[in-house]
Amino acid sequence: MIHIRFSAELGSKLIRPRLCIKDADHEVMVHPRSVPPHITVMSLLLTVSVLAILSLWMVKRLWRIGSREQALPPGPPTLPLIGNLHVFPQTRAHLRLTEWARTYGEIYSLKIGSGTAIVVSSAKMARECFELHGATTSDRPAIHVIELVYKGLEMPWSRYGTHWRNMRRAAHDLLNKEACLSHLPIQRAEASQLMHDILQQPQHLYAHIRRYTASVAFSLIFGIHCSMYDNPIVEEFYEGQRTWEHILRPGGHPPVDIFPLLKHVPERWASWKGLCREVRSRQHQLYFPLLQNCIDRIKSDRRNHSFMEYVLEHEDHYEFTREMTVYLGISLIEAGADTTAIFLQFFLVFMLAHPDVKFRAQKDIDDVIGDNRSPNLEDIDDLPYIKAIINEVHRCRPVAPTAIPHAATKDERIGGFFIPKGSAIFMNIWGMSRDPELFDDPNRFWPERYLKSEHGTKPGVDTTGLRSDMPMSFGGGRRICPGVHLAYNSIAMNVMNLLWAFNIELPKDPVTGNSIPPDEDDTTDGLFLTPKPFKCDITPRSTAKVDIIKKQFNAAEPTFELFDKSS
Ligand code: HEM
Repeated sequence: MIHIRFSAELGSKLIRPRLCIKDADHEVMVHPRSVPPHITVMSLLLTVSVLAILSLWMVKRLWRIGSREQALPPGPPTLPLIGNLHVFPQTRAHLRLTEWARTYGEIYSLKIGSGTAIVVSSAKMARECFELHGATTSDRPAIHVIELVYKGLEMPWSRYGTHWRNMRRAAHDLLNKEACLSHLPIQRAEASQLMHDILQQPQHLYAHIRRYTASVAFSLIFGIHCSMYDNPIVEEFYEGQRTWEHILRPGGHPPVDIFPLLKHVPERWASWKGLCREVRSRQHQLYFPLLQNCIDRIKSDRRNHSFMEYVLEHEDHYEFTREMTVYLGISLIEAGADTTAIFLQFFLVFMLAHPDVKFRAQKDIDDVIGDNRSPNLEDIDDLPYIKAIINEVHRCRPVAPTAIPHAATKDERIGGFFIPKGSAIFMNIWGMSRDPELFDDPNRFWPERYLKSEHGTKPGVDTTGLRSDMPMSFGGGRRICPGVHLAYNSIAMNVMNLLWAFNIELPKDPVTGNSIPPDEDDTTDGLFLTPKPFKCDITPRSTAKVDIIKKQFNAAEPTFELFDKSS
């Protein structure tokens, strides 16, 4: 190959151009004097022009990074290079994303460096985006810290592909509507323990709820009953979750996905790397021994029919390695335990803040159930107001206000706009639940909105859901929460129990004697919106009910005995 190079020699008065002609073996310098003057000037001009054009092209290209491509949905003004990064909310992102939805519409875009994020904020657009175009909008964005912790194995964050499909198939086998009927004995036994725990130690209400949801999940999945709220498994699980949420929250780690060079910063200057390693090793220390218990039970023919035992015996069917099996367990526990607890805690906060709603619900429950028995799951169908309360708590405090981000696997057209391959797509559940087109006075906690006979709802709104049979707080499309039936049964059972069994009252200030109202907005920040521990004066409604709770708890003992005990 022959290379031609122009260079310049600084003389005392002139810049003299030089021309070098070079092949693999030789370089020949054409002396300036041997080149006619008009050629040397032309060459210089050519060089300068080429360099100028190149520089302009580069600057223009760089300048365009961060700017919104023409056919994208609209969005806030961008800055060169960073796009909307400078205005992307670091805390309570769902609030700002919802404000922008009121300005830019039900589908809008944000530029994060050269990447694109799409925000969908109406149920109608969510149906189009996640259901109609589900084949191309069901991926998850590649997020470096998640990759460090899960290595692509955890189901809620796994990319759309064979691994996810196999995980989803297995989760469906555990969590479909019919399968959930066989989980009811465990849920009932645990719910009776929850009432009993509250009777014994009402001051630990918040922790008892966490124990309940963790124990249902650990019993079903790993066959282990968590009998105390402060047992090591429950404590380790929630502690691990908090550390993980701390890393995941905006600002919890540097923007390594936008500036990939940051991935190479040594760990001594990047504490987030150490934290990711810590989360991963804590997960292994917690879950691998639990899986080993399942293996031991199978070997010694002491199965307690936990889901992990079943999966261990069907690993070939699901195409799982041992590591994938344990990560299915981790996925279901992490996605299932905390979320249900958060819902029940929010339910109590709303009952404290809205005594009129609570009294009306308790009157209904007294009419349907009375004092001689505790509620059954089937009673929920005779209690429309309590169903309405459940829908309203889901609407007002969706546990994951922006769901888990989806991602596009192909260029798409959605809502008339261009959605490029690789875009992250946020389902703004918070914004959808406050859509003024669908909900009158959207910020008001008002369960009556779901009782059509009393207040009527706006046309077409007979439920809050993207699908007609579930609230939108469970997400949508192919990644819709597979735990919805299990969660629904836990929620219905415990909401009825708590209203039936207990007076749920505001605590009193010991000095002034005044009631202390809860702050409905006092929550943690991040992927999940969790109420911070709150005070509640919770006492049994009658001695007849106390007797029933005690009897029921004793009757649950044989169910607990099926499981290994962790206390
Ligand atoms: C109140 C309770 C719950 C709420 C509000 C909730 C909400 C959600 C949401 C919003 C998503 C993301 C959906 C999407 O990407 O579109 C999700 C995913 C998921 N949930 Fe739930 N969830 C709850 C309970 C449960 C339970 C009890 C389990 C299982 C034991 C569970 C297992 C999962 C799993 C495995 C995923 C990932 C699905 C996938 O990526 O394909 N969830 N959940």
